[in-house]
Amino acid sequence: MPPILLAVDKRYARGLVWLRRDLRAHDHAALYHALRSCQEVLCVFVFDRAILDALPGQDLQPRPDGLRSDRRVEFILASVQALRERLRGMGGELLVRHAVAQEEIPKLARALQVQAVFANRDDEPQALERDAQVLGALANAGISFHTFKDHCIFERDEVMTQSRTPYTVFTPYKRAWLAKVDDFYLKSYPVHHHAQALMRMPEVAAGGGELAGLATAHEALPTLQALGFAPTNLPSLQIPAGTEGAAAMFERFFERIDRYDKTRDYPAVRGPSYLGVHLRFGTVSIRELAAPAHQLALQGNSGAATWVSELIWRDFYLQLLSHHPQVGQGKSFKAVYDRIHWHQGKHADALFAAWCEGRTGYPLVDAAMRQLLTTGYMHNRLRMVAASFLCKDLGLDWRRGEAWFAQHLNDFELASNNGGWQWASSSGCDAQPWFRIFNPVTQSERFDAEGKFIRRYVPEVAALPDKLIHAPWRASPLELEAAGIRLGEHYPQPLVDHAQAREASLARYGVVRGTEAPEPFAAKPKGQKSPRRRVRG
Ligand SMILES: Cc1cc2nc3c(=O)[nH]c(=O)nc-3n(C[C@H](O)[C@H](O)[C@H](O)COP(=O)(O)OP(=O)(O)OC[C@H]3O[C@@H](n4cnc5c(N)ncnc54)[C@H](O)[C@@H]3O)c2cc1C
Repeated sequence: MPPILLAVDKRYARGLVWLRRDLRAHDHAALYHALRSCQEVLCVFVFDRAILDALPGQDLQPRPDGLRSDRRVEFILASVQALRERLRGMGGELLVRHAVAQEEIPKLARALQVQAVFANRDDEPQALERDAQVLGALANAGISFHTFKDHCIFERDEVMTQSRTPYTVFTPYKRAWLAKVDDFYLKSYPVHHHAQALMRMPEVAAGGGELAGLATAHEALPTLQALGFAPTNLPSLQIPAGTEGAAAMFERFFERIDRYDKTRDYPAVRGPSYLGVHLRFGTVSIRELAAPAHQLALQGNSGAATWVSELIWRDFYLQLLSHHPQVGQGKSFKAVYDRIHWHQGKHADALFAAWCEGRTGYPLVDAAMRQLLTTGYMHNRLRMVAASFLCKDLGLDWRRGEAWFAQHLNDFELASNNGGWQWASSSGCDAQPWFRIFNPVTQSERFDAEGKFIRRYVPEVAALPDKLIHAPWRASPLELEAAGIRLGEHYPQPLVDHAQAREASLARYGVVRGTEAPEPFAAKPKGQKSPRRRVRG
């Protein structure tokens, strides 16, 4: 439970709210608590050089102007702009800085003469390290640092097994989550009731020395170019930024939520919410999504129940990362999987490049990878298929794929991305069994039967009939000619033969497990329970 600060106890004259991945002015834990405990509250957002300068950009080739493209930076900038307007409308101010956050926040806190800094918690290992340094620097200056749970329903130790250990299996975690959740955890923080404590830029900022520059620095937002980034195609994608964008998207999704369980696996259908990027940057509050969905689920709406389940997966992976931070630093959850010998060298690099660019010769995989490159989004079903293809068909280290997704996904979230990759590569907790290998053709026939999604992203094969579009190499020369395709010229030959790749993968994983590959495929390996046939997403 977050610490509750008494309304009457305005124990600080002035406080600073440091916004990070929570770009909204409503239902915001840190802002709410700051407003209740300070007579005056200022807000700040830092475009953190420690993060931005390390971003590789999303361009396949370096740009001649030296800038990088990254849809997320553009999304954040637009959301920060909207947030600043919103806070000003409420009588407040949002200072915006471009600096190294762990240096800037203590400096700013001193310059603004605040007694406390408030922020929402971020349990990613690098964020924890940064916050520990900020805490130390603030403490040296006699300034308090308060952090709050905000971006999940349950964090850290809040949902534990009866023996007070963290859950590592989803289903019992979900059961415990659902048993614990109630109105208290789902209700919004009523920021607006206390908004009178928001303040504009104080006089003090006009001073010299450490205060110099602050008076003007709050006037203009940095441009995308000043941050080192070039404009992307974000405005042409249907991902409106800011809290208004999030609210509009949620409203549209809520109209179709009762079909979510039936539509969410089909990439050509508008099934999912596409809200991941808003959850990532906090332009929507998890409570404002979970509360109405949970309410519907309690009334027996199976679409809403399935969607709530997905939000629980998010909490599951967040708590997992907080208990096992090594998974976010390149380690398999099950250590034995770190002994797998993945392909390496030039050929492996060429396979990886083909996967990244959507040139594997498997149309569904290629459509998925091109969707990621052109929009920054990839459908959940396709994330599973593409990830499985990388490690189990191409025999490449899942960490390479994890890094590629981290670079390109608008909704990149360390906990969920790592969880998803470790699930697909079988190295994670409660993962896909090592001997279960997605067949990319069967997946395609099942989830994009008419090839609608494939045709959207792989126009080279669009003229093939539905039954052949999933595996163009099965078409006869005449059928290929009729579709205007020469394999190897207009569209690649498949990089690998799935049946052979599957055998190789079983052997690769079998070595790790000290056991022979199970034969036949579905048979139970010696001493192991029958695999559960669980399709998740
Ligand atoms: C290899 C792989 C990598 C992934 N990387 C990420 C990532 O970086 N960031 C991310 O948010 N999700 C990730 N996911 C989970 C999931 O694919 C996305 O959350 C989902 O596709 C986002 O689309 P949406 O917002 O339309 O989701 P919806 O289907 O509308 O779901 C709503 C929200 O629930 C959460 N959610 C849904 N499925 C999952 C899941 N399996 N695990 C955790 N949370 C989930 C997300 O916050 C999502 O926005 C990954 C999955 C895999 C298999």
